[in-house]
Amino acid sequence: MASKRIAPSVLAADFANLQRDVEMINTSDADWFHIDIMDGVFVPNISFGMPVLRDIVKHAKKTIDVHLMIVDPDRYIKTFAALGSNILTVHYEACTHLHRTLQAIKAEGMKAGVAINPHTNVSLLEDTIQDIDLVCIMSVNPGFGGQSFIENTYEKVKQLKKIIDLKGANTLIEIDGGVTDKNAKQLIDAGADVLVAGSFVFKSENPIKTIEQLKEVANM
Ligand SMILES: O=C(CO)[C@@H](O)[C@H](O)COP(=O)(O)O
Ligand SMILES: [Co+2]
Repeated sequence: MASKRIAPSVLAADFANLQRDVEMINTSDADWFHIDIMDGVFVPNISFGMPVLRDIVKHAKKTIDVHLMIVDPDRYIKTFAALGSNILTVHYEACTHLHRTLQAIKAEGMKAGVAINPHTNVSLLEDTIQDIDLVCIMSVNPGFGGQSFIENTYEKVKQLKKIIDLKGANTLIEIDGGVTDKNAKQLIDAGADVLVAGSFVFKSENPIKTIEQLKEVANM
């Protein structure tokens, strides 16, 4: 079985010490950088944009996993490719022509991800799953770090895993929001491949150790 991945969310980093926190992720057992881009329209919060991502990419030595929480994401696909994104995830709820958007992301040489809000049923991805490299199941309502994990997520992961297997798709399942050492194992057992963790990592006393611990639990 492929090793399970940990993706610390930079949203919870200290932006006045961003290079330090990027280097922390570089030296840790983490696999990806999870980058949350919020526009204040699709979600009720604004995070950071292109200049910050550009400077993160300058120092990051791991996969750049960009989570776009913006309306009409097609406008920025080329921009995020040029900035060095490896995976570009758009929200199902923000795309009128999801299939076309996925094709446009891949045409720019990136992996294509689709995030779904807690209210969005996984069955809505049945017809596109073969074109999706990663499904990001939101286990909180998007917009903020530090929220509590929604318990119904385990069931959604199991349902999505069934769809992926049934269709013979090669899609990773990522979980985003409220991930801790308390729910990590159960998420992996349900079928998750990638765990995003923001507050749990950055608010801990020793983020490197916390990442190591999460990675260990996920691969037990
Ligand atoms: O996309 C989002 C929030 O909208 C996430 O990536 C959060 O940044 C995860 O933070 P924690 O819930 O782990 O603190
Ligand atoms: Co995210």
